[in-house]
Amino acid sequence: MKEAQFYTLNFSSLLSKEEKELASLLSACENDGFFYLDLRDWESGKILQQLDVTEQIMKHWFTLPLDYKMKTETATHAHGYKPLGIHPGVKERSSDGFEALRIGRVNLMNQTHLPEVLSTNLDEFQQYMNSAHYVLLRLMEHLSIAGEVKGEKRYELLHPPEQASKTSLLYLHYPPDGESGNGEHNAHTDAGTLTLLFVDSPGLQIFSPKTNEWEYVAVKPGHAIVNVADTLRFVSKKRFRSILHRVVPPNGKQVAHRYATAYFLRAGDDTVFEGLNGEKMTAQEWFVNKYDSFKKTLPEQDSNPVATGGMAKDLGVRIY
Ligand SMILES: O=C(O)CCC(=O)C(=O)O
Ligand SMILES: [Fe+2]
Repeated sequence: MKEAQFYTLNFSSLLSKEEKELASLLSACENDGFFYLDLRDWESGKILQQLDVTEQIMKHWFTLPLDYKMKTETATHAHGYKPLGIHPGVKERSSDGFEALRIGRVNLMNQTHLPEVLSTNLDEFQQYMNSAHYVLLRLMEHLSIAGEVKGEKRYELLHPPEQASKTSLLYLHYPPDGESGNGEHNAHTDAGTLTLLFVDSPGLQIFSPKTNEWEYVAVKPGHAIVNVADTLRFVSKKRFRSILHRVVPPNGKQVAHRYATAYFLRAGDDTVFEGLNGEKMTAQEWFVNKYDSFKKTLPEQDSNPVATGGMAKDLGVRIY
């Protein structure tokens, strides 16, 4: 299977508004909906160190007994524990191959409904969340500049700090085959505006609009994978592309533990935009519809465009 080819943007160059970098950011969001972000020389890679600290804590947390993890309070679809195998996977009769801890931004910042692992490591998780949030907000700001979007329409204003949102940090663990894992994550688009994703090993695939094939995303140390999500696509009147992606282990077998960490920037709950067919909806409504759709069977997800943000239909691809 082919390896996907993308822009690699440098966050420090973007911060100094280098024209070439801004132009690449715009092209990446318009044509691919996906790019690598090199973070190694921004503040000497501090965000990468913060990420590493929280990932080490989470790797241990995932080893705790299932009945302990199941006691984690679920406040919303953006905050709580998701056990392995409760949703469909990639093939018709398989189920998903990951467990995950979701951490809502409002919950971590206001310290509400926090599991012990967060309340005892509050500074570590808040520091990482703040860095991830800063990176994505600056990208939104630069996208407004590069796309000449001005005034109240500027993309960064979709996330007013005083308004609640479903912005969320997610730690994922894909156990190996022998531990009832299968490494799978269904084909989907993300619900919010932008996602900052770090993966430690291969498995992530995107559906390429250029080759019309699933392609593996290579793992690049020190680089995040950034992808455009549905809300930004809708708000931009489909100028930007939200990318269809899934996880399938290379050679069909999940040989080792796989970990991924995603930060989903999502618009304020009351943000109104025109959805798939031009109908008015709020960011919160789209988010709830989206998570409800992940529970459905794959044929249902395939025929109902919510799970894939309408992209599967646009691309003419069947998702199972
Ligand atoms: O595990 C991965 O590489 C991707 C996870 C993902 O796409 C998601 O959680 O939305
Ligand atoms: Fe995703």
